[in-house]
Amino acid sequence: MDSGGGIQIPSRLPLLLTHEGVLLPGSTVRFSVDSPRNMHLVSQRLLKGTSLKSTIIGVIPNTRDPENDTDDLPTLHKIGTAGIAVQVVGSNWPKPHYTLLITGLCRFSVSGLLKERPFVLAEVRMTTPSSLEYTLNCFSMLDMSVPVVAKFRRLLDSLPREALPDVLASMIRTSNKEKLQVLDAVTLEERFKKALPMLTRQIEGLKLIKKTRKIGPDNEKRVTNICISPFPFNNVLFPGRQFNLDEEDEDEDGDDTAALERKVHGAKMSEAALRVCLKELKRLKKMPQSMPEYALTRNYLDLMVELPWSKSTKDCLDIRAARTLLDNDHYAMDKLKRRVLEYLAVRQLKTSLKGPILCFVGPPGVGKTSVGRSIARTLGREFHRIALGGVCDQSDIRGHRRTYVGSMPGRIINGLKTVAVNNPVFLLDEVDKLGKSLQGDPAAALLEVLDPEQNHSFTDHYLNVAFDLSQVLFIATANTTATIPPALLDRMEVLQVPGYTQEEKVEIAHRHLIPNQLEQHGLTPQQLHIPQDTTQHIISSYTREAGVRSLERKFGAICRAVAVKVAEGHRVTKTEASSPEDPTQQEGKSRSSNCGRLDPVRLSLPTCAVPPELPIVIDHVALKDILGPPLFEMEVSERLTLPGVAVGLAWTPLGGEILFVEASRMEGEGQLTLTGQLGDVMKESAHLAISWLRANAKTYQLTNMVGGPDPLEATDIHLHFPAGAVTKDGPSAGVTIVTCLASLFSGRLVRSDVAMTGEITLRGLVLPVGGIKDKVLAAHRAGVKSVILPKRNEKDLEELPANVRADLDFVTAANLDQVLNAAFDGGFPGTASTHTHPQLSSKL
Ligand SMILES: Nc1ncnc2c1ncn2[C@@H]1O[C@H](COP(=O)(O)OP(=O)(O)OP(=O)(O)O)[C@@H](O)[C@H]1O
Repeated sequence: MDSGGGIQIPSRLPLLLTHEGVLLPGSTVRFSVDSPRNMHLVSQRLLKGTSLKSTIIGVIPNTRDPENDTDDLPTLHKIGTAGIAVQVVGSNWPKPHYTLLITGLCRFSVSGLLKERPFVLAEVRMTTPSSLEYTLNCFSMLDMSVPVVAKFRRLLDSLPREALPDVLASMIRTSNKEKLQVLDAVTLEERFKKALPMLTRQIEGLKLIKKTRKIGPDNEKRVTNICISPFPFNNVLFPGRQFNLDEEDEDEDGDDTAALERKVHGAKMSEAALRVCLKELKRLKKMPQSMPEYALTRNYLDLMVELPWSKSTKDCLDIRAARTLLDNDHYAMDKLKRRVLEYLAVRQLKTSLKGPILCFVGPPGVGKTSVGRSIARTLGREFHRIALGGVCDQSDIRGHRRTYVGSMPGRIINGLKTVAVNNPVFLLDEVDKLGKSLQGDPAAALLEVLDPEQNHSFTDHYLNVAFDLSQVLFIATANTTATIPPALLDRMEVLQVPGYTQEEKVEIAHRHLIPNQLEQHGLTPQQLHIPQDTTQHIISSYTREAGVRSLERKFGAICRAVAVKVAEGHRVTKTEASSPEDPTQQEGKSRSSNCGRLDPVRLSLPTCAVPPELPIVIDHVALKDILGPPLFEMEVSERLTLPGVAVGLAWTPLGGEILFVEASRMEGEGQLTLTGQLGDVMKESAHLAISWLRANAKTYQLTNMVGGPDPLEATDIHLHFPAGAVTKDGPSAGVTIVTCLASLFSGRLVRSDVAMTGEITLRGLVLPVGGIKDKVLAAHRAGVKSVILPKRNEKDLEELPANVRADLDFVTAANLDQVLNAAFDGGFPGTASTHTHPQLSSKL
């Protein structure tokens, strides 16, 4: 078949059904092929054929629903363009597909379908172009007063006339719909009628741009070049949707690089970043959209324009207001709040503060994160939390290089993108849980972030240009400093946040936790009342924690149970209103006073027959019904009923704990067995304790199995530290092990209300240990009455809340004599001073 212009196409053509672009004669378009029919066409026709004829295919535009073309063939567009596949590229990523480069030859109309599978084969007829005289008439329509148009006209003069409308339509920026109209215009006159308004619109748009926007000489040159250049036609940048300069969304096949370029210039980024962006933009313009790298570059540029290079919030710091806000948000924590206020005050006086990074260290649930949030509120800044727990890849902090597949920026840059300002408060949560792996050390990457000397030029691998982090206020939280790398710790000011006492917890519960939970569950204080003694019971019998998180959860459980009752009550009230004569309800009314309390029977009923009397008061019985039987009991006195048991105090990242030490002896050859997952230091403490007792056995009248003075003769000893699955280490159990063994060898019971901590030496001295506050709070929680501590830890007692100090007796011991004397009722025989109550006992 001859087109009249010398082009011949076969009368039967395999059809490529496209949904993403319109091929016009004279233009070259890249199509991505992934639907089954099109894939078959490529593999069975284009890749197998050997003649030129086999590379000619028909391209039918705008096929609906490309994904579903395994179903019935959709109604095809009647007019298509025959084209030569000049390039076929196959790829398996992200899914198997081909990319075809097709140059349009001429129009055809489909006269009949020959087969539908595996690909569509159709009988086609070329459409004949009409007389050329209109073409010349149309040319006169061009506005030659515009120099660009004049140049353009000269260029068009060199093209075959009948090719002009198609060439025009494919080079200027139009929607698929408009291109389809040009394709459908079979007569040349009609085609010109369709294409010319588009050209005029484009020219007007360019003129408008020139008027409304200052454009640099480079830009202008580019715009002019595009206007006068007839090839290549597709995927070439054409500046924006010129008739609506503010419009951000592009049409589906639109080339929106112009809008992107505007955003790049408007992002107020650093000079280096702008240079990189412009370079990338230039590459982007040359890339076909179907190339995978196009999306990568596009994403990169989108991120660059979204980053808050120079967008910040204004600090509105008023120290008095900050104090009120901190006090309102958090009960107790006086030391922490004082330090935070100092920090804020200095910030107020000196705005460009390269201040220390605050690191709140304490057990879970003591309010570290929520203080960080309050600081952001007092400053009027955005808040963003970065959870670092388990992060073991440094690219999590610094991002991946863009050469990696699936590369992303790090959490710092992502956070900045999220908050969209460059001076937020970043809370680096759980810095002590950073890991290390083959992918590098994230803690090392954090060094640069947290160092005020370096962080003004933080370079994320993905961005590859420096971003200024000096305005960001970093706050870190951790459960312990032991696992924070020293270099990182050195850059931070550690503020200890200890656990709460029972009284503090009760206050926190009634001021914050209960009102919060009521609100979250849609309840009011008029509907639910939790008395103070119930709260105390929950704290002592249902939770054993330094913070208040688990306590808050218990209140949540109570609220849920009550919400069911209240909701049922509503339902009943409504029914009651609709049938006031119902006798069962009359009966219910007389019982309604019982329904106010949640007793076990009533809670287990599927519905409450009458609305409960409000407020519903939670007493111990209702508590047991909702939360089950108590989880913890005061076990100290029960476990100290035999010789060879003593209570120690341990510190863990989760707060203080009481720790039992048990010893037993049996006939043997003097072996010591230690169990309970002990670390080396703790094992050494046990050996030290045994050695000291052997050396002083005579003084203290200790005996072995056979009654001799060496405790190990004919005797094996087993020392066990219960909660055997939990690893324990550290020297502070020394005094407890000595006391436990002294009890075993003397056959006397250790006082059941005493707990102790302290490191020992071979000479019987007691050395100071850490975590005194948390340990004493744990002893207080467990109902202990007296605590034995090293003399040199006496100063730490000042940090304790007054009520704890009043409730407990403290014995400060410098040597083991004093420890044993205080641990046994009536003192210990052989010690320097045997008293009923030790002289060092003090009530601070
Ligand atoms: N002193 C307090 N006053 C009022 N509410 C508090 C106080 N301490 C903790 N809370 C509340 O306890 C809950 C847990 O606090 P938060 O999440 O801040 O604990 P955290 O110390 O950050 O714990 P983690 O170490 O597990 O992250 C929050 O709802 C918080 O409001």
